[in-house]
Amino acid sequence: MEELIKKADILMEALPYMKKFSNKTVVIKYGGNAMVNKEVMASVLKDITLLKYVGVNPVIVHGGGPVISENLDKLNIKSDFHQGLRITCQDTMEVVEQALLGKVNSQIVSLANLAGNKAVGLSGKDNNLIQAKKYSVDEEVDLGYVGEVEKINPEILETMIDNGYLPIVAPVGVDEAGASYNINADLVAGELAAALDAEKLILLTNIEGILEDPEDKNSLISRLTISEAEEMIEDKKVVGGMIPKVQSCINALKKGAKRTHILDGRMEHALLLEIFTAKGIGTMIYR
Ligand SMILES: Nc1ncnc2c1ncn2[C@@H]1O[C@H](COP(=O)(O)OP(=O)(O)O)[C@@H](O)[C@H]1O
Ligand SMILES: CC(=O)N[C@@H](CCC(=O)OP(=O)(O)O)C(=O)O
Repeated sequence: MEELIKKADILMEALPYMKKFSNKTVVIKYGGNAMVNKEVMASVLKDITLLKYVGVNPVIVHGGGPVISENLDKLNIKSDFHQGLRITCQDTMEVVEQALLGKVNSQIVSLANLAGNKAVGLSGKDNNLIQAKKYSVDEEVDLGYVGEVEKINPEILETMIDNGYLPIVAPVGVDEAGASYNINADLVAGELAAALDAEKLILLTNIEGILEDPEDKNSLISRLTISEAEEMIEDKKVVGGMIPKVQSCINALKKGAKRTHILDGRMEHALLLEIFTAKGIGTMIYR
């Protein structure tokens, strides 16, 4: 009996958070490096299903960098990165769309539906959800079809949320002429969180959060203000794939999202522990 009461107590601990997040939008970015295998992915999608059933409105944005790289390798197409962004020629862009939409998006949609959702997969092209333009670093670096978000047209997502669907978004944008752009999924998630006035932006990756020293697993930083996070990029303490994540969090916060988190998506129930416990896990960047 005592065991059972303990279980009920655990459920009760979640009540304040269920109240707080009921009917609020939470944008969850699921990174390719956190999609370790089908079992881990299924478990993440079950957690997201629980969120949906207690009244939260999750919106998933997925990455898929490793699948893109694998498919490019098979076709002997070389790809290089500049500050965490994949330099994307026309051939690469075709592979990016096939990998993200044909494989990763459909796999997530299937797992989400198996877990009991009304999941619908879409890219930034659907109803011009993600209007993109060419990403310009400076005059010397040309990243090809790497895009940045010019404008989010959130109506399609709002309609889906209002009707109980779970949107699963692939980070491909479209410009006025109909050309496709490869946009880093972290940056898309930040822009969507801003456009949807999200209560939280959660980035699921393959590391516990932001580390003071990336070599030292015990150096997790639990909380960072915007300016502290900016300093970490300037000081080159945050490098590579972590740069777009931190930039995405800062951007979302500046444009109105309430809180942003970077968590290890490979850890069992990471999402539930973050949302439904007082201490949370990972790194929170806040205003
Ligand atoms: N200060 C830091 N703290 C933690 N990770 C960092 C830091 N700086 C760079 N990284 C790197 O960023 C990686 C996460 O980015 P990435 O591999 O692109 O993930 P994803 O596929 O989830 O988008 C980590 O695995 C780590 O190697
Ligand atoms: C421009 C750019 O770099 N786009 C990314 C899009 C996928 C992505 O962001 O995937 P992860 O979140 O798994 O890294 C890429 O081509 O890999």
